[in-house]
Amino acid sequence: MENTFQLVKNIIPPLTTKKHKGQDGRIGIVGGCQEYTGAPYFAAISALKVGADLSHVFCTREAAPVIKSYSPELIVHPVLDSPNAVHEVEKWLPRLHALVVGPGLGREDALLENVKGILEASKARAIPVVIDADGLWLIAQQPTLIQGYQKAVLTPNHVEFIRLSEAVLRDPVDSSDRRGAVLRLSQALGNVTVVQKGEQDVISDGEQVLECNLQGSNRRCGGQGDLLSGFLGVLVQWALHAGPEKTNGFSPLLVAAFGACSLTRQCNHQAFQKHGRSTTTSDMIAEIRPAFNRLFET
Ligand SMILES: NC(=O)C1=CN([C@@H]2O[C@H](COP(=O)(O)OP(=O)(O)OC[C@H]3O[C@@H](n4cnc5c(N)ncnc54)[C@H](O)[C@@H]3O)[C@@H](O)[C@H]2O)[C@@H](O)CC1
Ligand SMILES: Nc1ncnc2c1ncn2[C@@H]1O[C@H](COP(=O)(O)OP(=O)(O)OP(=O)(O)O)[C@@H](O)[C@H]1O
Ligand SMILES: [Mg+2]
Repeated sequence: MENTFQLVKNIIPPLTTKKHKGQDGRIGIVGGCQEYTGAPYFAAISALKVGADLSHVFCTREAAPVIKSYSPELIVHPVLDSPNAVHEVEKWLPRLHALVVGPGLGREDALLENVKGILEASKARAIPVVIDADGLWLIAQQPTLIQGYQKAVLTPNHVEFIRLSEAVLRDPVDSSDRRGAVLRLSQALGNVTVVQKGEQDVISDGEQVLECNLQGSNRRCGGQGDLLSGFLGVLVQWALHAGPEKTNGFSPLLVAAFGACSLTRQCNHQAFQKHGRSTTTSDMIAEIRPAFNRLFET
């Protein structure tokens, strides 16, 4: 794992006096509906706290004032349930480096139809996409949406991985061979990068398999995966910008995924040391800076 940490360090952009706002990351989160406002907030704030300059949330009209009220730092667009949602998001795409699709999206057909259009518009512009949570529900219904798109990273949890694998491979998952199962899913999707979260995080681009088993904790409060997806949106852009010479032949997306998993687990570890069983995702957000320093800036 040590060598992989060095590769993550290699992709982190230096803070210099020569940059203008936006150069270290402009990230969009697609999600947030009546039921779920926490998930897109967690993803968007973690993108900012890891080092992105601007974080946008594209959510439903009802969810927007709630998400805005959590933080003045987020730019919130109440467009996802509007009749011209795809156009409303598409006009922002030229200004975004990466999209995170799915945290708190919900599973309403009309919203999923809009997200389908947003994914197609993102692919047409070669914008990297991280797909999580209900975004993975959509992919399980229509895997062709992402098939062969090599700038996509999927971040399924235990339940989402089984659903996705069974939909794509039409076979029960062999849970005794997690590495093989992740490799096979990635290959079947045309080398889309897959991050299976769990006791160890298993990451594959269909060629190589990486494992992240950095110590976290046994506390499994909701929202930890949302932090991971927000981190990943930023790291994907940093890794692609740094280029393959900085990642020593590894796929940039694999290195980005390893970095995001490590940081999530380290935040969880540090928060648990302080808060034990009471640890919540907000406690993990407070640990982003010290965890990042500890892993990547020593
Ligand atoms: N504060 C928030 O707003 C949060 C919202 N979240 C959002 O909630 C939405 C749903 O995601 P979830 O990961 O909660 O998915 P689900 O609502 O499908 O599952 C929630 C949990 O219920 C259990 N479960 C699921 N299916 C089950 C079954 N058939 N039998 C028994 N138990 C079952 C599992 O423990 C699973 O982790 C997503 O949009 C997600 O982003 C989560 O990210 C957590 C935090
Ligand atoms: N058993 C475990 N031991 C250690 N870490 C774990 C374990 N399960 C999950 N994690 C870590 O927790 C983080 C989130 O994974 P999890 O499976 O909880 O995502 P999720 O269900 O999508 O979360 P969310 O509630 O945000 O939707 C990942 O970094 C993962 O490595
Ligand atoms: Mg999740």
